[in-house]
Parts: sequence; structure tokens; C-alpha cells
Amino acid sequence: MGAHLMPSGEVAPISTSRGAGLGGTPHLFAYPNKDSEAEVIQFGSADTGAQGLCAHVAELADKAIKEKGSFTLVLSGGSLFKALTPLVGQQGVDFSKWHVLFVDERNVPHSSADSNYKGAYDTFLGKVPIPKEQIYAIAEGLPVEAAATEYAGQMLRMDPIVLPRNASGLPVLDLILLGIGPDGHVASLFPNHKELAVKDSWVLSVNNSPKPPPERITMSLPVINAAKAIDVVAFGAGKAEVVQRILEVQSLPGALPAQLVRPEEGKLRWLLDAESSSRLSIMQWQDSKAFPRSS
Ligand SMILES: O=C1O[C@H](COP(=O)(O)O)[C@@H](O)[C@H](O)[C@H]1O
Repeated sequence: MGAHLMPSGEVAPISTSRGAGLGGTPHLFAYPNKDSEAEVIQFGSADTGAQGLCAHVAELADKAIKEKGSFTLVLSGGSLFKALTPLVGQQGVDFSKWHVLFVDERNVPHSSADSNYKGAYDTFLGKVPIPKEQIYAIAEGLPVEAAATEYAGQMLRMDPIVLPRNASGLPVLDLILLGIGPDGHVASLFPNHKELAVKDSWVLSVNNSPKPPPERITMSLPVINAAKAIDVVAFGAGKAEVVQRILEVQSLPGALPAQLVRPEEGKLRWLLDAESSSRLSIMQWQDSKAFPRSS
């Protein structure tokens, strides 16, 4: 592993403006065809990663609230929620201005253990003072196609100052937090599934998810890539193989949904810990023109 990885539990000093304030060690990653780049930030452990993630969320929230009076945060499901717990009790965060959406959701009741809303509520949303009407949950009890249309309707009805549109008419969300599955899926966009190619809808229905439950809704790739900022969050040994496949094994570029996350105008960051980055050869990125440098 590269020398830049800090020992477990330690937060590395930041030596450039990149990643400043987050802790962790920032590296610049350029995709091989050089059409975009990402900042990859390595943390010593999942705990310091969670602290860094929450510091970043709070920083972007503050910036958005100063600029437009509100902050739109978009959540994934699964293991991400645990990493958001440091936000609970965080001082100096104006949660009253936050609007929280879900990049994907399972078509199940809110009380179901499979519900991303429930996972987020139990770990974080229910413990911070975000007004209930500013949490945009999936409607319960609808056929999945109708649930997707209804969710797009919720987004369309949002105040355009809170959720502005870009020149293509797409919503510009302030920050999307994406988890990744072991197959490289993000949101509920799965490898080789037709939803990956959809360009004309904001929210799609999925009725054959390879990961249960089968019925889901998901934001489309164009909506994801229109965001101002995207943090891909992958902590733990279980993510090491897929992280390496996405960032370094480029034999089939674009084959994995996570490789198609390339914000048009926004900033892309990968937040990794010692375990999830353990298969990366980051030192080689510094030596290679394709992978320009780290700080
Ligand atoms: O099904 C889903 O899986 C991914 C990854 O979840 P994880 O528990 O392996 O971290 C998640 O990002 C997505 O939102 C979710 O619905």
C-alpha cells in the first residue's frame, strides 16, 4: 500500500487546499481518457472517514445556505447511514435549511427493514432538527412505476430556489452521497441494466433489482451527473475489490455504473478508508501522467 495511507485511527494533515478541512490524505485521480477527474481521499479508518465525510457535508451545507438559503442533500441506502452518525449533535449546523432526498429507494413501506428512509431516519434523520416536510420520502403503497413518477413529481414541485435547474432543465442537487455495491452499482443502477441508458427521466422504476428487494426507484444518471457535488463513500474491507475494479482495472471502461458517475460541472470525490483502498496502487498514480499526482 502507498506510503500516504495513515495508520489506523490517525487523520493525516492536509497539505494542499484539496480536501482541506476533511482530514484524510487527498490524491488526484484522472480517468484514463482524461475527460474528468476525481479527488480520492484516504482516511485511516471508517471512523475518521465518517468524521471527514460529515465535516464535508457540513461545509457544503454552510456554503449552499449562504449562497441560496437552503441545502439539498441526497442519500443512498445501506452502509452509508452509519457514516452519517457524527452529524447528530454537531454544533453550528443549520438543519432547518436542509432538504433531504433519496437517490434510490426500495418500494416498501417506510416501516420495513429494507426501507432506505427507515435506515436514514433511525440512524440520523430522526435525531436532527430537519423539518419533516423537507424530507422527501417515497410514497407508500404504489405500483413501482407510479412511485417513480410520484417521486419525480415531488422534485418538480420543489421551490426552484431550493432546487434550481441547469441549462438542460435538469435539477442541480447540492450534494449526492453515493454508496457502491460489490457489483459496482450506484443508487439502483445495476450493471447491464437498461436504466443506465435512460436520459429523459429524472426518476426511474426498477422491477428486477438483482439485490433484493426487486422493486425500487432510482434517480437517473443524468440527474446524478448534474449535481454540484458527489461524494462516493466506500469504507471497509468489503469494498476493496470493487474500488480497485472501478478505479484501476480499466479493461472495460464504463462497464460498471460507478464508472459512469462523472459530474458535468460538479466535483467528484471518493472517500475511502485504509481497508477499502488497500488494493489500490496510489503511489503509481503519482508517477504516471494518466494519474497526475497527489499532494
Ligand atoms: O441496494 C443498495 O446498495 C448500495 C450499496 O449498499 P451497501 O450497504 O453495500 O453500502 C446503496 O448505495 C444503495 O443506495 C442501496 O439501495
